[in-house]
Amino acid sequence: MVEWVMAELMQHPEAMRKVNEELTEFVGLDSLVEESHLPKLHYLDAFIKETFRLHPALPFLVPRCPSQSSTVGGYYIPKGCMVWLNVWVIHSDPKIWENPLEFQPERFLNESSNLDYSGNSFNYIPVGSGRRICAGLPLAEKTLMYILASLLHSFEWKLPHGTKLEFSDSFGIVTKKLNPTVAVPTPRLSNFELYTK
Ligand code: HEM
Repeated sequence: MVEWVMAELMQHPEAMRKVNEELTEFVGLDSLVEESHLPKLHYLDAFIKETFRLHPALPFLVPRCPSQSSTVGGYYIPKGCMVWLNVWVIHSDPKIWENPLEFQPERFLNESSNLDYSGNSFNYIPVGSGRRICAGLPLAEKTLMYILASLLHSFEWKLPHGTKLEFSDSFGIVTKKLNPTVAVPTPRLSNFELYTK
């Protein structure tokens, strides 16, 4: 996920500028990111959520196998069959999302959207929902924010001269980038000693 978020940020320089601004405001350039800063980084949080919308880590979640036959939404689902949920299709459904294929972190800043990782809204389920929701969610959410905030706060990231980003993914249970993202860091903190802590 870190790689997808970094790639999308470099693809959207205005969003990168907003993330940097937020980090400068709430962390400052003469200290390092700490856990207490994370709840203040609303734009970065929205950007990560939008990345999860368009690049869900497990686009079919973990398959379900019902212990009883039932009918859901008019479809008969026999006991013992394997059910795959296509999260990518839900996350890019034009009946749910306005301009679904456009990358717009702002949709997660809108207070009325109220979308989080809890799985309570079936419109947005990047880490699943219900009893089998990702068991590592609290750890994953904080770690992801912390790693990204630290990388983006300490360095400015640019593509190597003359290269272009591309967003193909490889087939598998987990969506990985087909070609790795290569980025060049430049220090952005005021005091070089911070990099040795
Ligand atoms: C960014 C990081 C992560 C993402 C995107 C992610 C995503 C997911 C997803 C989509 C599922 C399937 C949920 C479902 O089918 O409803 C899942 C299940 C699971 N995840 Fe994660 N996960 C992450 C990190 C972690 C971490 C750090 C741990 C453990 C420390 C963890 C432990 C698990 C376990 C045990 C399950 C199976 C839960 C069950 O079937 O009851 N995950 N995860």
